[in-house]
Amino acid sequence: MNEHAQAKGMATPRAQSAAVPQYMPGFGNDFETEALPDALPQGMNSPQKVNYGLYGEQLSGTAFTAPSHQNERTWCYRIRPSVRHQGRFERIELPYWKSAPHMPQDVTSLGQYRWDPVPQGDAPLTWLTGMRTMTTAGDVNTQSGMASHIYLVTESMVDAYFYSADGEMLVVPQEGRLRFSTELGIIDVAPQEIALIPRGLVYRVEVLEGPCRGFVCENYGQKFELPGRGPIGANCMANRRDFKTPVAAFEDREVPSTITVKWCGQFHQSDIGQSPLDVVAWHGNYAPCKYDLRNYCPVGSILFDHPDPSIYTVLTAPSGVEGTANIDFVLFRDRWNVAEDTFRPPWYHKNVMSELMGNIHGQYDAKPQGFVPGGMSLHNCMLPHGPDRNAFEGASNAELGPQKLENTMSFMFETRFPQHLTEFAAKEAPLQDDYVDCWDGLEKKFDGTPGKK
Ligand SMILES: O=C(O)Cc1cc(O)ccc1O
Ligand SMILES: [Fe+2]
Repeated sequence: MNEHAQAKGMATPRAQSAAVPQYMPGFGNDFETEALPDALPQGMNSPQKVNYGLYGEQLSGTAFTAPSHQNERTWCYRIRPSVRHQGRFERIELPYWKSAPHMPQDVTSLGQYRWDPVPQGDAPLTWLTGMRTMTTAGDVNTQSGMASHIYLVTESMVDAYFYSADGEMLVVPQEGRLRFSTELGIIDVAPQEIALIPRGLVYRVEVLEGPCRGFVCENYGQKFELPGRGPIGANCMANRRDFKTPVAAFEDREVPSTITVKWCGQFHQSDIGQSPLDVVAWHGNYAPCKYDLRNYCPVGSILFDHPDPSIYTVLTAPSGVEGTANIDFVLFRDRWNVAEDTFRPPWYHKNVMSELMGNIHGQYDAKPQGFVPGGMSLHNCMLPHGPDRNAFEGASNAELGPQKLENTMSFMFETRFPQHLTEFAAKEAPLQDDYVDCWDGLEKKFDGTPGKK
């Protein structure tokens, strides 16, 4: 066994004790990193022979001809080429991991839904067996849309590896700590952080501190990118430097192992004789990263009114229609509320986009009760929603001084496509049957006479 990690420029290779992964700052940079000195070819991608007897291989995350500001690819220098990290595939079933289009006949998705946290059961579950799809949207075959999942993970993947051809995975931990050992390096994540694992990248997921629960947005479409800030300018919201990409780390380990591939919603597995995480050096801009959501700098209303929640967009995955995302990842974190003479919580509304929310920690202002950490809600395309009765009464009558919203972190996966519940979401997960009752009691106040009531 031989595991190494080294940032370029370090004097000596350091053993990857894996205690503290190292990262490089930036989002979508052209990174370069090598775990052994001079492993990375300079000035060219495909020398006749690569140092250390490594194989050169390109991982393309966009079409070869994508415009240069979107073009993403990474050159890997590895012990074996990827074609040696798979053999004959056999179909396997992971029945709880669904892909769009998936519309079970006896499940309706027209409604407002909210779930308590999916409990950790007694069964040992890995990243693969513990993935529970809640909703699907769009179509994996046309590389548009998404799926939302809850993961419940108690066990590390041992000599087992995975990659998805279907999409990028945005991982939002809510409980426990996970390690993603990937072809391009190692990422550790904890609650209030996120990880982005690109389509096609091979990895293994280990439990650092369990049990683990969290949310995943599987993005079938174009990759997540930072939103344009428009008149906000060059700073605030999510800043590029706060994203962290791991330095190269490789394993030279020959043990019977498996590799599982998700491809057009199906799962196939193959036996292999070694770890596929054997990239000794790489350069490029198609790479995994992590981000600490506490670095997100919210910009908001400083005089009156409640702006659209798009001001809190951390990442956006374009759909091809300008301004209409395949997915927006939106963060509601602690912040100051200062708007004058304003109903401060989210307004009542219907939205062409469908809104899947999850609570990472604390209390959400529009739903002081019932939307708890680990819980989720879905307000589908054109389904009305807004503050519950208590939130409405409280906010309509509150003394409006500057107020700090504290102890709060929720997020939204907002997609242009309607989201369809899985059977798991409709029948097994702890769906709150009485959710719609939260708006009961929002009585008519109108009596035909002017004046604020
Ligand atoms: O529905 C929600 O709670 C999410 C949301 C928040 C907000 O501030 C404005 C609109 C919106 O959909
Ligand atoms: Fe909403």
